[in-house]
Amino acid sequence: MLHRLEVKILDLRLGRDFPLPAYATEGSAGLDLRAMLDAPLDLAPGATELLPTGMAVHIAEPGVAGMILPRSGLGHRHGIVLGNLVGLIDSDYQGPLMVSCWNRGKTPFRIEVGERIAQFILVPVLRAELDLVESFESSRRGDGGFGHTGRH
Ligand SMILES: O=c1ccn([C@H]2C[C@H](O)[C@@H](COP(=O)(O)OP(=O)(O)OP(=O)(O)O)O2)c(=O)[nH]1
Ligand SMILES: [Mg+2]
Repeated sequence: MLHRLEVKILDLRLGRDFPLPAYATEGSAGLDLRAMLDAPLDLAPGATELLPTGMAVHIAEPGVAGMILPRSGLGHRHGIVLGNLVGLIDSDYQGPLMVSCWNRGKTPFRIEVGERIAQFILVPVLRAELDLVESFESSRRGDGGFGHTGRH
């Protein structure tokens, strides 16, 4: 399903020297985000840097959120994931879209200018209206959690 998304280009190289975020295939869920750096960045093992994507988005619809997720190849092969594990983009956020990039690996990793570093997805959101109650109608699970049902 397509959803209109307002995008503001903040870095003029985006769309000129580097392709705009686009879906790689017709079935892709994520738009790849580029690291719009001034120069290549060597990310030391354990280091985290906040990288600009060169753009801002305004989702506008409270029933929709954006999420920034790692790219699986970078995460699995190179240990390049997100400093916040997952980025949540509020529908009313209008600032620059940033990627917190964490090298959780054991070797330095060079991020090239314009490299596709993470991906952005849109997800539906249900916002809660808190309904304060004294007790819950009991369920089969009750308050059992954190491994309560066993491992196998
Ligand atoms: O990876 C991310 C995560 C967040 N954001 C932006 C969009 C989001 O709407 C805003 C706030 O994020 P969040 O609510 O996760 O952070 P917070 O620490 O709670 O900040 P705030 O007090 O501004 O809500 O920062 C990004 O650009 N990239
Ligand atoms: Mg917040």
